[in-house]
Amino acid sequence: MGEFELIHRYFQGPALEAAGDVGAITLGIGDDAALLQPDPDKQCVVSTDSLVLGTHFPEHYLPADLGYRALAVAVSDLAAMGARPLGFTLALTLPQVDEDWLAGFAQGLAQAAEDHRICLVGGDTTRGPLNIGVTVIGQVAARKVVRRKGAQPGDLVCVGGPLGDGGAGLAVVLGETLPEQLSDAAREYLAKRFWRPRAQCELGLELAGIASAGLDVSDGLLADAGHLARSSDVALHMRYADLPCSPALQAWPEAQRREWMLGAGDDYVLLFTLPVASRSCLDVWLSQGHQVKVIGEVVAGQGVWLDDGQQLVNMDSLAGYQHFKDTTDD
Ligand SMILES: Nc1ncnc2c1ncn2[C@@H]1O[C@H](COP(=O)(O)OP(=O)(O)OP(=O)(O)O)[C@@H](O)[C@H]1O
Ligand SMILES: Cc1ncc(C[n+]2csc(CCOP(=O)(O)O)c2C)c(N)n1
Ligand SMILES: [Mg+2]
Repeated sequence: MGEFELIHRYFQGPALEAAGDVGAITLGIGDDAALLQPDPDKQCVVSTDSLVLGTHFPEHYLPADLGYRALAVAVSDLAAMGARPLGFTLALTLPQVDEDWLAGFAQGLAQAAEDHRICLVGGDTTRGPLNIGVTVIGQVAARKVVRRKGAQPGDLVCVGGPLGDGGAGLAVVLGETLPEQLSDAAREYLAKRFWRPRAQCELGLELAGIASAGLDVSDGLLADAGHLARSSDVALHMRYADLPCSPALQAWPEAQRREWMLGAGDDYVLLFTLPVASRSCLDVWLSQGHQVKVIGEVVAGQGVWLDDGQQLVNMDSLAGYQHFKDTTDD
């Protein structure tokens, strides 16, 4: 099968091309580039993510899960900006044509496209070591965009869901030794949190125009809090006892839970700051089913600080996930 037949067979069709609001897609797959038309009062939001075997996902996987994860983690950056997803492109590099792999991958990708209401508008298919690149395009009103910059002293620091599931999920999908008391249901929940994370788009739309700053937790709570603190030129004080964790995570010892909640990443929940005047929004969002929780406050100063119940500790040296961290410059 050649490149064009492959594209036609697996990536063209309503499951991927009409998975979201097609109104904004003026021209999709088939020309030299796609055309997207945002609403008159909106700006385009663009973000790219790559997935590499061994770096972002383990060797043993189902192609459908990989397709789902590739799109969901990319869409998470649109959610973080308070944007509504419109379209995405897929840059796919494959070592060979494996029809079962492609059918599974396209099916998982289409499921993620449907769940996040986003249409495939184009891409690129090449031969080489497996690599998946997804570029997502969304729209947001300029005055409502949620940026890393904007947090003010006095604002509340909040998260949109449980922390640490990304780290525990990775342990599950890597086949590591698991605690005996971890139930089958909890193991399945964590594997699903890893392979099929749901980007918090609905919450992101609620935060638009209300949150003073925000981002998604991909590198780890402390690392991402550090990005927000630096961009906003403020300090974040967070209380360890207030960090939300899922019932599944409770099966691990406290030290392991703490490590994953603070630093593992792969959680894809939103971390945001909220002016105190908007505190009542939290009740509305909770009533809508969003698992929002206040975990600290923004204060004047710099850095990320954690109140462990006894003292306030500076956590800036805990870097979180960073590519090339262990390499030297030469
Ligand atoms: N090769 C690159 N060229 C230009 N800009 C880049 C490049 N790599 C990253 N960036 C930009 O650097 C900023 C930070 O990127 P980073 O990947 O850390 O953020 P992120 O996308 O939120 O994280 P994640 O990839 O974990 O979702 C973004 O604005 C991103 O577009
Ligand atoms: C096999 C395997 N080992 C480790 C990890 C953890 N991990 C890899 S990249 C990353 C940060 C986000 O990536 P990026 O910044 O590139 O978007 C994290 C938390 C994983 N997912 N799979
Ligand atoms: Mg991000």
